[in-house]
Amino acid sequence: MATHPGRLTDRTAAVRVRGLHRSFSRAGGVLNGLDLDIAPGEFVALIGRSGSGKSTLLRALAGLDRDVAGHGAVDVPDKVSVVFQDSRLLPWKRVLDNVTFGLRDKDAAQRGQVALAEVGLEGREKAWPHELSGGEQQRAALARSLVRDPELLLADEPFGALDALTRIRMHVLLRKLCEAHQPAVLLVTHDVDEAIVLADRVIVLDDGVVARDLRVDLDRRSQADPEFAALRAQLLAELGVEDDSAPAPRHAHTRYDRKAAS
Ligand SMILES: Nc1ncnc2c1ncn2[C@@H]1O[C@H](COP(=O)(O)OP(=O)(O)OP(=O)(O)O)[C@@H](O)[C@H]1O
Repeated sequence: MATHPGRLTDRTAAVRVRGLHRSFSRAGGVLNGLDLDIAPGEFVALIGRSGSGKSTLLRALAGLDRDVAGHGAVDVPDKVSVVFQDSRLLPWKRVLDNVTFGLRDKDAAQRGQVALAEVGLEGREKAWPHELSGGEQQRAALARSLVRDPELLLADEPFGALDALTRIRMHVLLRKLCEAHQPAVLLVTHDVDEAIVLADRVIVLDDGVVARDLRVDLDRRSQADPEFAALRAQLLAELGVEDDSAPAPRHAHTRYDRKAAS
């Protein structure tokens, strides 16, 4: 695991961040004493204006930012997987070899096959990454994460480059995978609806701290549901955007339902 100075040792939390600071210039901090807890198995979506520090926080949790050392306490589990907007598959390795890359155990190939089947890529083990669609590549990236059985899954706009229909399919898949594997999840997204559809909690980042922390307590994850619309309006207001979508958006007939994912 990456260096995480001032580590806390509370195992009842999957993520525990205290007083995290990060700046890249003298002009001011990107993260300004941020505190955050994520419980084991909890799905948290992180939204915020462009440049508010979402990726900076995610990189700090992923251990990808070595210079964050000494700027607060960050405690994450040992097994952390990261998914980005692009799949980052190695183009010179077949899909299964990408999924199992770096795994040394004897049954890695078998576990990789199971993971690929779980994400709907059964039979594509021998394909090259360029032979997969964008959505399929993200499925393979998810399989690569899941095969490592992460306690924490960090996802930075993982569906940002996908078309609307593929996105919806990926939402259903991700919920299903999370219910089966129960990792804690931190999902960075620009899409308020995606946050409400997927998360147990939505966190709004502003001025380098958690400005809002809202539990998503909806029976139905349907965009047509008035409670969904009210939460969307509240979150958009937090982001400084007026929600004039009172008439339901065109894709409002799409029903996101946790049960549908299982
Ligand atoms: N390595 C770096 N060097 C210098 N500045 C950086 C670096 N990484 C991030 N920043 C700056 O920190 C700020 C926050 O960036 P970050 O990528 O975390 O924002 P974000 O909320 O993820 O933005 P977006 O929604 O646009 O992806 C930005 O002003 C960015 O320019």
